[in-house]
Amino acid sequence: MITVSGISKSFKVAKRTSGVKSAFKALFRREYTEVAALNDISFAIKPGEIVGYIGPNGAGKSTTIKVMSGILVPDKGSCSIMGYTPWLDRVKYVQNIGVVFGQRSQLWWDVPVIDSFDLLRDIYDVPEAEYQENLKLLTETLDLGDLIHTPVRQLSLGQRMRCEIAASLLHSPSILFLDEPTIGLDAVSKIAVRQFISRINQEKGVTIILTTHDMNDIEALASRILLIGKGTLLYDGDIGTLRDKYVDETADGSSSIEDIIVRMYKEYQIT
Ligand SMILES: Nc1ncnc2c1ncn2[C@@H]1O[C@H](COP(=O)(O)OP(=O)(O)OP(=O)(O)O)[C@@H](O)[C@H]1O
Repeated sequence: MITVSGISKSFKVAKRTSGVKSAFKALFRREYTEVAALNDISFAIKPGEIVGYIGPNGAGKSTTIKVMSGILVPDKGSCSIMGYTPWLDRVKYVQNIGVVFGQRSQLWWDVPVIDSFDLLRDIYDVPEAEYQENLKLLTETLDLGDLIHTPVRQLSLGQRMRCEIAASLLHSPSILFLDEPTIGLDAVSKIAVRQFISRINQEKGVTIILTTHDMNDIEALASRILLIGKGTLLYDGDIGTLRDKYVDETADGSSSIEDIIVRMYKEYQIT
């Protein structure tokens, strides 16, 4: 369903130096450095999988999600998702995916949530019956109630995140990219979001790629982990194998997933 082969991506960043003289010089001649965000990344994901995409800050997780969702064009490599190249066949491709960036909103800030939902229905050209059915189901399962009639700016973070997730699923996508969907949520909201993710995966067979720094998300949802560090894919496998490899014998074999990940980051020297 998803094949990513040898993807690399660098960003050109303007060098910033301090001092008036340097700032003046930069007006005429800018100097740039290259940041290698992704270096030869390859993996494949089967339909119905939930894959946890983890790694420390700046590792390249969001950049990968942006490439896979067609927002960024890589410098090298190929990506085939449901037969589409995301950045080439964008209009048709986005009908098949939902994307949630925990740090950004796809909802219109000043109007009631339902207005953004209606706009998304029009953008994705969702048939009215399908839209109403999805809206009802999402409102019930994400407990949206009156929230959909409230302007987004009046919602708490947890309430907004539930609305964001609903917004990403109104057009019945087969693949859902979730970039830190539980960031900043309280324990109750986190559990609600996790339960919902698990439910749409089991009941609707939605394939899910989840980036998170919360290892409890990973433990609750993902049977497979992709670990990225400094733009390079370092591990692709299940949590059980990681546990066996990184379990701390001195801690009576009961290391938490957080301890295991910290040990793994240390071994790969990516912290
Ligand atoms: N638009 C951009 N311009 C310049 N550099 C960028 C840009 N986007 C990302 N980068 C750089 O690419 C690298 C990977 O960033 P990315 O956002 O993919 O990391 P991440 O794993 O999602 O990190 P985090 O967990 O902190 O969100 C970082 O060094 C970052 O500074």
